[in-house]
Order: sequence, then structure tokens, then C-alpha cells
Amino acid sequence: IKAEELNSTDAEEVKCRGRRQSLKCNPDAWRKQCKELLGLIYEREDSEPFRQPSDHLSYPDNQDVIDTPMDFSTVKETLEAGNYGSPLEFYKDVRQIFSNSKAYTSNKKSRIYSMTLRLSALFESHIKNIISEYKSAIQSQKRRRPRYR
Ligand SMILES: COCCNC(=O)N1CCN(C(=O)c2ccc(C)o2)CC1
Repeated sequence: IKAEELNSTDAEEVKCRGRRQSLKCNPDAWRKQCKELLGLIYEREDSEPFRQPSDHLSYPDNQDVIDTPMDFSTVKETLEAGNYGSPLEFYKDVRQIFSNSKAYTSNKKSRIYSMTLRLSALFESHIKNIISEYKSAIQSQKRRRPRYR
């Protein structure tokens, strides 16, 4: 069969199978990329208040305002335990950290909340590519399913 006779999906698949698992084709590349992104976040001083679960003693009303507590150590453990099935689940938990802080903040000028704004800007700028590479990697792994009428 000549290469030009392959349809786009098969061509993608052949391209991916043939080549060593480059980032483009490797549906598991996202785990390493998310670990690296977490490393970037930990390097930022802005992440300090979010590296541990917020201690309810010093922030008593945190309990009733926040129904899904989340912090970066929990995200890190989940990722390292292999308990995220995709970068989308990782994304969901990290966004929870930022939304909890926003929900908890009475004024938008609070120092802790402004830290989450900088962190989420950094996070969003990196997670976009990780998710789109993941989506194209699984696309190129998918066989075209015959459509039964
Ligand atoms: C050294 O870190 C200890 C664990 N972390 C926390 O205790 N906190 C982090 C989460 N959090 C807030 O996002 C927030 C928004 C506005 C205010 C006043 O707090 C509450 C405090």
C-alpha cells in the first residue's frame, strides 16, 4: 500500500507507531508534563499557602465556605500515585484550589487571593498545551470506528 493511499487517521497512526513515542504521540506524556508544571508552581513563593490543606483553626469559617478542600500536596500525591486518569482530572483539582481561595476571600484585594491569581495565570499558560497534546495523542491512537446505521 502506498502512503498516499492511507486516510488521515491511518496515516497519523502509522506515523505514531513508526516513530519512537515522541511527546506528540505518547498518550502518557502528560503525567511527566504535569509533574514538571507542579514543580514550577512549588518554586513560586505564591504557592506557599496552598501546599498544605488550609488549617481550619486559623481560618474557622473555611469549613462551611469550602465544600471541596484541595491543596497542592494532595494533587502531587494523587499524580504520583497514578490516580489521575487524564490531565483533565489534574486540571479540575488544581482549579479547585484557586476557586476555594476565591470563595473564601471576602475582598478581591486580599493578599492570599492575589497569590492565586498569579499562580493560576502561570498554571493556565502551561496546562493548555498539555491538554491539547494529550487530546491529539489519543485522537491518533483511536481507530476509526465503523459507523453502524
Ligand atoms: C501556610 O499555609 C497554611 C495552609 N493554608 C491556609 O491556611 N490558607 C490557604 C487557603 N486560604 C485562602 O485561600 C484564603 C483566601 C483569603 C484568605 C484570608 O485565606 C486560607 C488560608
